[in-house]
Amino acid sequence: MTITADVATSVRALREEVCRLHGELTRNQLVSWTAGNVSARVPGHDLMVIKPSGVAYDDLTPESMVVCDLHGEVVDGDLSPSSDTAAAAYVYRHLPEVGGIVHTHSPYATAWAARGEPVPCVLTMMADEFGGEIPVGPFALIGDDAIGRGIVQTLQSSSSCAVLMQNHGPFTVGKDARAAVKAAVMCEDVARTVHIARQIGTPIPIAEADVASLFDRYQNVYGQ
Ligand SMILES: O=C(CO)[C@@H](O)[C@@H](O)COP(=O)(O)O
Repeated sequence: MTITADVATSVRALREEVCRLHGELTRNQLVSWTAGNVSARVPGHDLMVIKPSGVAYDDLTPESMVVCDLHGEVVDGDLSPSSDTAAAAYVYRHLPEVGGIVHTHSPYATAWAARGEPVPCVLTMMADEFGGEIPVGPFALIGDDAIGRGIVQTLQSSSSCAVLMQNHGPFTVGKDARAAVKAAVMCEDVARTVHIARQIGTPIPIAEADVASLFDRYQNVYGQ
């Protein structure tokens, strides 16, 4: 497959957006060294734009982003794509509503993943963004679609846009890459707050009906 003229404009814009969004991972201190990655689906095409593997964040450029098909094959780009390319491709193939995926090793969310414990829904901001607890997905090795299968299997039975892959870290999804980055930022924020609360006492769960009401307001009314 090659990049045709009709998709070239979208790809160029997504290369710039995905590159810029990687800066949000470092600015929000969600990653160390070269860990983490952002990808975006190319709307209307079985393509995605993803970070090149192991490239320092300071060295990322729009041109260094890699375009792959939704089976992880490189379509355009000079560098090897992310270790999570097969995982992302699996998610994009099976969750058509997902337009962006982010993976980080943010410390508090990753600490919950290390314990294999979901972050309980004890904050209104969790109900707003995740519609309940942040679930844990199964342990999976890196490089093939095992992580992707774990993400899809977990999110298909949850309202959450974040999943803590056991012993690994958070993966977040969104309608576009920016929404997935927002989810990653909020995932780390609530993981930290709930951790702190648990050091002092027992956080109080929010009733399911109230979680649903908060989620509906935030997803459909909040903002401009
Ligand atoms: O945790 C993993 C893979 O899931 C790391 O290798 C990942 O954060 C970064 O890998 P890439 O640089 O995207 O290949």
